[in-house]
Amino acid sequence: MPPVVAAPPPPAYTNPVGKMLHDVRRERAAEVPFPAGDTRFSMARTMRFTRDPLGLLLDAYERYGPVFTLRIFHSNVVFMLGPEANHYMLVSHARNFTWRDGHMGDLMPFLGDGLLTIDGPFHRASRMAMLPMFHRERIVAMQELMVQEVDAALETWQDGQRLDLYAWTRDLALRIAMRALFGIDPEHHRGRIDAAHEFETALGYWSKDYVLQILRGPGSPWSRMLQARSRLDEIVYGEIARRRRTGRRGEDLLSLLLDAQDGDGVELTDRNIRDEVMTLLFAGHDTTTSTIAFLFHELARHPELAEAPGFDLDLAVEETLRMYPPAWIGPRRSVQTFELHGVTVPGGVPVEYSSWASHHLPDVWDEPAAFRPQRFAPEARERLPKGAYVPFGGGSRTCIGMRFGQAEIGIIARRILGRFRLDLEPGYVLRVRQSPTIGPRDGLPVRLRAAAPAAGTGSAPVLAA
Ligand code: HEM
Repeated sequence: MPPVVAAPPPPAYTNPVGKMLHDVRRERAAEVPFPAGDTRFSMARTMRFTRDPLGLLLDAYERYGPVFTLRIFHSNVVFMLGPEANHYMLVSHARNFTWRDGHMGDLMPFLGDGLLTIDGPFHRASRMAMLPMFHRERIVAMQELMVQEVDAALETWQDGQRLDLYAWTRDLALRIAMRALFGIDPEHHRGRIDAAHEFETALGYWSKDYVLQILRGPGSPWSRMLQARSRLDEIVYGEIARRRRTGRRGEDLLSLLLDAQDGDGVELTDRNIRDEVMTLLFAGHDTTTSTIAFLFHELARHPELAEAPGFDLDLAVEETLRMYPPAWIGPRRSVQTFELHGVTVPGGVPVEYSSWASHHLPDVWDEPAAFRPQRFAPEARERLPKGAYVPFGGGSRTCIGMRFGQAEIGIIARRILGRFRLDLEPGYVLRVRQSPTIGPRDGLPVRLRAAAPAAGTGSAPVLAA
């Protein structure tokens, strides 16, 4: 039985005003100066960080190099870009950075104390308890269910039809996550609670401007987030109670968590389990949904690619994750003062890496704005510097759902390309929203075109048994 540390960490600040004051106090306490950058308060810069973070980070990289400071709203944030910085934060010096204390902790009001917002022994024990669910053979076994769900969702598709691919995939990915990971059938709740819609509402809070996020009271984004959270809690706590009552278990993560005990027989509380379930449902559907939308956006802009006999969907997915890595920023707080690239960074301050910006550095990537799947052909891939490509993070906290996500994306894309091509609605211009993950701000309106299967899309399973 995997060890479980029963006591989660103490709560951190979630009230925005308290948190701001706390941030300011910590910033003043920094023992060494912040790295060079734009450190004066600027609402224009803060707004740009919400609307065009990629442009903002790339401009700063050009002016200051790979380690620099930007004041975002009230707080100085150190950004570290490029292969060495990614390797430093994710692998070689990962212990010098905490997640809960950085901006990842902002998600706590919704996610609670799940894998994304915890550190140290509690994180290690929780991750260990969940890892068996993500072993290769479990993912292989889940592929059948994924194919069933995708085929059922594709049944209504017809030549000439218009649809929002983003909304369609979001529904599908949430169904797959709920069934495959938790054995919850969303149909059971449909009519009363639309889980995909509730997630969209709850997560919408983090894509609002900073000033709107501070508002409280009826009708505010905060109160809408809380309402959506309580409807989702109804589903998750309901299922936990049902499983405890009936003793029913299955091959799913919920069963694994319900039965987990430490050496003294201590079990996880309902609250612990709810937080992990919510974290995985969030991380497990939002990221794959955006990847599918961005992939088909690029394929629609480059229609010749999917028609070429040597078309390789896996390379196209890798290139999509380079250009649009959904979890685009890795927010942390430094523990001790450190030095990288000859620049000193104080301990106790927000430090972030960004895969999105690192994947667009002109000195690392040839024509970074061009969609070129061949960059990931084996011989070209070998030439990439260590730490250059990090869509799933790295080190001991690499995305736990990586194989699950890759299998799901592969199956959805193959099933679609086996029968259709998707054309963008005329006049559609992609605008990217950035929080909490990147995705198409206005969805992805497409028109379906019946077509012969694209190369390499014949067989559904992505991982061989
Ligand atoms: C295209 C699909 C996905 C991408 C690009 C992606 C990306 C990432 C990245 C970059 C991180 C690390 C964040 C950081 O370093 O700050 C991460 C962590 C995580 N991801 Fe994913 N993810 C994907 C799919 C999934 C799926 C399907 C699940 C669950 C079923 C999942 C669950 C998680 C969890 C729980 C963590 C935190 C792991 C830990 O700290 O131990 N992800 N993901």
